[in-house]
Amino acid sequence: MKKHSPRDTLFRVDSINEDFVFNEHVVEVFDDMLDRSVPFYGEVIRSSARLLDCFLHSGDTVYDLGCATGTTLLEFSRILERKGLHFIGIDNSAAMLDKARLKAKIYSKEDSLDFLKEDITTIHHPGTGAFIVNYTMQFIRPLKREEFVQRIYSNLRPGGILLLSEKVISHDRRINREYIDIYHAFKRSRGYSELEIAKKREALENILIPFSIDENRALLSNCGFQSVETYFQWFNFASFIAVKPA
Ligand SMILES: Nc1ncnc2c1ncn2[C@@H]1O[C@H](C[S@+](CC[C@H]([NH3+])C(=O)[O-])CC(=O)[O-])[C@@H](O)[C@H]1O
Ligand SMILES: O=C(O)C(=O)Cc1ccccc1
Repeated sequence: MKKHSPRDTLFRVDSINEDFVFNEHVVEVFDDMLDRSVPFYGEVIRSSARLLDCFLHSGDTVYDLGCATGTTLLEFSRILERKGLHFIGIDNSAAMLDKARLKAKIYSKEDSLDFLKEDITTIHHPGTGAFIVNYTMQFIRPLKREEFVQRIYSNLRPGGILLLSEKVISHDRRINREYIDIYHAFKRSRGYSELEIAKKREALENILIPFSIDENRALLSNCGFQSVETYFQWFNFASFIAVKPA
Protein backbone atom coordinates (compact mmCIF):
# COMPACT_ATOMS: atom_id res chain seq x y z
CA MET A 1 0.00 0.00 0.00
CA LYS A 2 2.92 2.32 0.65
CA LYS A 3 3.64 2.41 -3.10
CA HIS A 4 0.69 4.76 -3.57
CA SER A 5 1.67 7.20 -0.87
CA PRO A 6 4.23 9.94 -1.44
CA ARG A 7 6.50 10.72 1.51
CA ASP A 8 5.20 13.01 4.25
CA THR A 9 7.30 16.20 4.06
CA LEU A 10 4.52 18.53 5.28
CA PHE A 11 6.56 19.88 8.16
CA ARG A 12 9.92 19.98 6.40
CA VAL A 13 9.82 23.47 5.00
CA ASP A 14 7.48 26.33 5.79
CA SER A 15 4.64 24.59 3.98
CA ILE A 16 2.46 24.35 7.06
CA ASN A 17 2.53 26.86 9.86
CA GLU A 18 -1.03 26.65 10.96
CA ASP A 19 -3.23 24.29 12.94
CA PHE A 20 -3.53 20.77 11.59
CA VAL A 21 -6.45 20.14 9.21
CA PHE A 22 -7.23 17.23 6.90
CA ASN A 23 -6.92 19.00 3.55
CA GLU A 24 -5.77 17.52 0.23
CA HIS A 25 -2.07 18.15 1.02
CA VAL A 26 -2.43 15.99 4.12
CA VAL A 27 -4.37 13.28 2.30
CA GLU A 28 -1.69 12.89 -0.35
CA VAL A 29 0.95 11.90 2.19
CA PHE A 30 -1.42 10.50 4.81
CA ASP A 31 -0.63 6.78 4.55
CA ASP A 32 3.09 7.46 4.80
CA MET A 33 2.45 9.78 7.76
CA LEU A 34 0.42 7.24 9.74
CA ASP A 35 2.85 4.48 8.93
CA ARG A 36 5.76 6.57 10.26
CA SER A 37 3.86 8.28 13.14
CA VAL A 38 1.82 5.51 14.76
CA PRO A 39 3.90 2.87 16.54
CA PHE A 40 2.92 -0.68 15.51
CA TYR A 41 0.12 0.61 13.27
CA GLY A 42 -0.03 -2.67 11.32
CA GLU A 43 0.12 -4.80 14.47
CA VAL A 44 -2.80 -2.87 16.02
CA ILE A 45 -4.87 -3.50 12.89
CA ARG A 46 -4.06 -7.22 12.88
CA SER A 47 -4.76 -7.52 16.63
CA SER A 48 -8.09 -5.74 16.11
CA ALA A 49 -8.94 -8.22 13.35
CA ARG A 50 -8.37 -11.08 15.80
CA LEU A 51 -10.85 -9.57 18.24
CA LEU A 52 -13.42 -9.06 15.48
CA ASP A 53 -12.97 -12.71 14.59
CA CYS A 54 -13.67 -13.68 18.24
CA PHE A 55 -16.67 -11.47 18.93
CA LEU A 56 -18.55 -11.10 15.63
CA HIS A 57 -20.91 -13.38 13.76
CA SER A 58 -21.45 -13.85 10.05
CA GLY A 59 -23.66 -11.02 8.75
CA ASP A 60 -22.44 -8.49 11.32
CA THR A 61 -21.55 -4.96 10.23
CA VAL A 62 -18.29 -3.23 11.20
CA TYR A 63 -18.10 0.58 11.07
CA ASP A 64 -14.70 2.28 11.05
CA LEU A 65 -15.31 5.83 12.37
CA GLY A 66 -12.68 8.26 11.08
CA CYS A 67 -11.66 5.66 8.50
CA ALA A 68 -9.40 8.16 6.66
CA THR A 69 -8.00 6.41 3.54
CA GLY A 70 -9.52 3.04 4.44
CA THR A 71 -6.29 1.21 5.30
CA THR A 72 -7.79 -0.58 8.30
CA LEU A 73 -10.90 -1.84 6.52
CA LEU A 74 -8.87 -3.00 3.52
CA GLU A 75 -6.72 -5.07 5.86
CA PHE A 76 -9.79 -6.41 7.71
CA SER A 77 -11.47 -7.43 4.48
CA ARG A 78 -8.31 -9.33 3.52
CA ILE A 79 -7.78 -11.05 6.89
CA LEU A 80 -11.46 -11.78 7.61
CA GLU A 81 -12.46 -12.51 4.01
CA ARG A 82 -14.37 -15.71 4.76
CA LYS A 83 -16.25 -14.44 7.82
CA GLY A 84 -19.11 -12.76 5.97
CA LEU A 85 -18.85 -9.32 7.60
CA HIS A 86 -19.91 -5.98 6.11
CA PHE A 87 -17.31 -3.22 6.33
CA ILE A 88 -18.30 0.45 6.21
CA GLY A 89 -15.93 3.38 6.65
CA ILE A 90 -17.17 6.78 7.80
CA ASP A 91 -15.27 10.05 7.52
CA ASN A 92 -16.23 13.69 6.92
CA SER A 93 -13.29 14.45 4.63
CA ALA A 94 -14.22 14.02 0.96
CA ALA A 95 -10.52 13.89 0.02
CA MET A 96 -9.88 11.01 2.43
CA LEU A 97 -12.92 9.10 1.15
CA ASP A 98 -11.90 9.58 -2.50
CA LYS A 99 -8.58 7.97 -1.69
CA ALA A 100 -10.24 5.18 0.33
CA ARG A 101 -12.52 4.31 -2.62
CA LEU A 102 -9.61 4.42 -5.03
CA LYS A 103 -7.60 2.01 -2.85
CA ALA A 104 -10.59 -0.33 -2.53
CA LYS A 105 -10.81 -0.36 -6.31
CA ILE A 106 -7.08 -0.95 -6.81
CA TYR A 107 -7.21 -3.93 -4.44
CA SER A 108 -10.46 -5.27 -6.01
CA LYS A 109 -12.39 -4.82 -2.77
CA GLU A 110 -15.08 -2.41 -4.02
CA ASP A 111 -17.75 -5.04 -3.41
CA SER A 112 -16.90 -5.69 0.22
CA LEU A 113 -16.18 -2.11 1.35
CA ASP A 114 -18.45 0.93 1.54
CA PHE A 115 -17.49 4.47 2.47
CA LEU A 116 -19.90 7.13 3.74
CA LYS A 117 -19.39 10.86 4.25
CA GLU A 118 -20.92 11.51 7.65
CA ASP A 119 -20.10 13.27 10.90
CA ILE A 120 -19.10 10.47 13.28
CA THR A 121 -20.63 12.38 16.22
CA THR A 122 -24.15 12.14 14.78
CA ILE A 123 -24.25 8.57 13.43
CA HIS A 124 -27.38 6.44 13.51
CA HIS A 125 -26.55 2.80 12.64
CA PRO A 126 -28.38 0.62 15.17
CA GLY A 127 -27.60 -3.08 15.47
CA THR A 128 -23.90 -2.66 14.62
CA GLY A 129 -21.57 -5.56 15.52
CA ALA A 130 -18.42 -3.46 16.03
CA PHE A 131 -17.23 0.12 15.86
CA ILE A 132 -13.54 0.84 15.25
CA VAL A 133 -12.35 4.27 16.40
CA ASN A 134 -8.61 4.46 15.80
CA TYR A 135 -6.65 7.66 16.55
CA THR A 136 -9.76 9.78 16.01
CA MET A 137 -11.57 10.33 19.33
CA GLN A 138 -8.43 12.23 20.42
CA PHE A 139 -9.52 14.99 18.00
CA ILE A 140 -13.05 15.27 19.46
CA ARG A 141 -13.42 18.01 22.11
CA PRO A 142 -13.13 16.36 25.54
CA LEU A 143 -16.53 17.66 26.66
CA LYS A 144 -18.14 15.96 23.65
CA ARG A 145 -16.54 12.54 24.19
CA GLU A 146 -19.07 11.11 26.60
CA GLU A 147 -21.96 11.87 24.24
CA PHE A 148 -19.91 10.35 21.38
CA VAL A 149 -19.20 7.08 23.23
CA GLN A 150 -22.80 6.96 24.47
CA ARG A 151 -23.97 7.13 20.87
CA ILE A 152 -21.64 4.31 19.88
CA TYR A 153 -22.91 2.22 22.79
CA SER A 154 -26.55 2.70 21.84
CA ASN A 155 -25.85 1.82 18.19
CA LEU A 156 -24.17 -1.50 19.12
CA ARG A 157 -26.14 -4.73 19.20
CA PRO A 158 -26.05 -6.62 22.53
CA GLY A 159 -22.64 -8.34 22.73
CA GLY A 160 -21.19 -5.90 20.18
CA ILE A 161 -17.77 -4.31 20.67
CA LEU A 162 -15.97 -0.99 20.43
CA LEU A 163 -12.26 -1.09 19.54
CA LEU A 164 -10.67 2.24 20.46
CA SER A 165 -7.06 3.27 19.82
CA GLU A 166 -5.70 6.54 21.15
CA LYS A 167 -2.61 8.50 21.91
CA VAL A 168 -2.62 8.67 25.75
CA ILE A 169 -0.98 10.72 28.49
CA SER A 170 0.32 9.84 31.92
CA HIS A 171 -0.52 12.12 34.86
CA ASP A 172 2.87 11.22 36.30
CA ARG A 173 4.90 14.09 34.87
CA ARG A 174 8.21 12.26 34.77
CA ILE A 175 6.78 9.20 33.04
CA ASN A 176 4.80 11.38 30.65
CA ARG A 177 7.90 13.32 29.62
CA GLU A 178 9.92 10.13 29.12
CA TYR A 179 7.14 8.52 27.01
CA ILE A 180 6.98 11.62 24.81
CA ASP A 181 10.77 11.55 24.39
CA ILE A 182 10.63 7.86 23.49
CA TYR A 183 7.90 8.62 20.94
CA HIS A 184 9.99 11.42 19.43
CA ALA A 185 12.96 9.06 19.18
CA PHE A 186 10.64 6.65 17.36
CA LYS A 187 9.70 9.40 14.90
CA ARG A 188 13.36 10.29 14.39
CA SER A 189 14.08 6.62 13.68
CA ARG A 190 11.36 6.77 11.00
CA GLY A 191 13.12 9.64 9.26
CA TYR A 192 11.49 12.74 10.74
CA SER A 193 13.84 15.59 11.71
CA GLU A 194 13.79 17.42 15.05
CA LEU A 195 12.28 20.44 13.33
CA GLU A 196 9.51 18.42 11.66
CA ILE A 197 8.69 16.77 14.99
CA ALA A 198 8.61 20.12 16.82
CA LYS A 199 6.42 21.76 14.19
CA LYS A 200 3.98 18.84 14.14
CA ARG A 201 3.80 18.94 17.92
CA GLU A 202 2.94 22.63 17.79
CA ALA A 203 0.32 22.14 15.07
CA LEU A 204 -1.42 19.45 17.13
CA GLU A 205 -1.41 21.48 20.34
CA ASN A 206 -5.02 22.02 21.48
CA ILE A 207 -6.22 19.88 18.56
CA LEU A 208 -5.14 16.40 19.61
CA ILE A 209 -6.10 16.12 23.29
CA PRO A 210 -5.14 12.76 24.79
CA PHE A 211 -6.81 11.24 27.87
CA SER A 212 -4.97 8.89 30.21
CA ILE A 213 -5.69 5.16 30.10
CA ASP A 214 -7.73 5.53 33.31
CA GLU A 215 -9.74 8.44 31.90
CA ASN A 216 -10.53 6.46 28.76
CA ARG A 217 -11.50 3.44 30.85
CA ALA A 218 -13.79 5.58 33.04
CA LEU A 219 -15.36 7.15 29.97
CA LEU A 220 -16.14 3.72 28.50
CA SER A 221 -17.50 2.38 31.82
CA ASN A 222 -19.66 5.48 32.41
CA CYS A 223 -21.34 4.90 29.06
CA GLY A 224 -22.43 1.37 30.04
CA PHE A 225 -19.60 -0.83 28.81
CA GLN A 226 -19.10 -3.42 31.55
CA SER A 227 -16.06 -5.22 30.16
CA VAL A 228 -13.20 -2.90 29.27
CA GLU A 229 -9.58 -3.97 28.70
CA THR A 230 -6.50 -2.76 26.87
CA TYR A 231 -5.22 -5.13 24.18
CA PHE A 232 -2.20 -3.12 23.08
CA GLN A 233 0.08 -0.50 24.56
CA TRP A 234 3.33 1.05 23.39
CA PHE A 235 4.35 3.87 25.77
CA ASN A 236 1.87 6.69 25.01
CA PHE A 237 -0.30 4.73 22.57
CA ALA A 238 -3.03 2.34 23.71
CA SER A 239 -5.88 0.26 22.28
CA PHE A 240 -9.00 -0.70 24.22
CA ILE A 241 -11.75 -3.25 23.75
CA ALA A 242 -15.14 -2.47 25.31
CA VAL A 243 -17.95 -5.02 25.15
CA LYS A 244 -21.66 -4.19 25.37
CA PRO A 245 -23.41 -6.69 27.66
CA ALA A 246 -25.18 -9.45 25.71
N1 LIG B 1 -16.43 14.59 13.30
C1 LIG B 1 -15.86 13.82 12.38
N2 LIG B 1 -16.63 13.09 11.53
C2 LIG B 1 -16.06 12.30 10.60
N3 LIG B 1 -14.73 12.16 10.45
C3 LIG B 1 -13.94 12.85 11.27
C4 LIG B 1 -14.44 13.71 12.26
N4 LIG B 1 -13.39 14.27 12.92
C5 LIG B 1 -12.26 13.77 12.35
N5 LIG B 1 -12.59 12.92 11.35
C6 LIG B 1 -11.67 12.15 10.49
O1 LIG B 1 -10.94 11.30 11.35
C7 LIG B 1 -9.72 10.92 10.71
C8 LIG B 1 -8.60 10.93 11.75
S1 LIG B 1 -7.19 9.97 11.26
C9 LIG B 1 -7.69 8.36 11.75
C10 LIG B 1 -6.76 7.26 11.28
C11 LIG B 1 -7.48 6.04 10.81
N6 LIG B 1 -8.53 5.61 11.74
C12 LIG B 1 -6.51 4.93 10.59
O2 LIG B 1 -6.26 4.14 11.51
O3 LIG B 1 -5.96 4.84 9.47
C13 LIG B 1 -5.97 10.32 12.45
C14 LIG B 1 -5.06 11.39 12.09
O4 LIG B 1 -5.20 11.98 10.99
O5 LIG B 1 -4.15 11.69 12.89
C15 LIG B 1 -9.52 11.89 9.56
O6 LIG B 1 -9.64 11.21 8.35
C16 LIG B 1 -10.63 12.93 9.74
O7 LIG B 1 -11.13 13.40 8.52
O1 LIG C 1 2.65 12.86 14.66
C1 LIG C 1 2.44 13.07 15.85
O2 LIG C 1 3.27 13.60 16.61
C2 LIG C 1 1.19 12.65 16.41
O3 LIG C 1 1.04 12.54 17.58
C3 LIG C 1 0.12 12.44 15.41
C4 LIG C 1 -0.69 11.22 15.50
C5 LIG C 1 -0.62 10.31 16.51
C6 LIG C 1 -1.40 9.20 16.48
C7 LIG C 1 -2.25 9.00 15.46
C8 LIG C 1 -2.34 9.92 14.45
C9 LIG C 1 -1.55 11.03 14.48
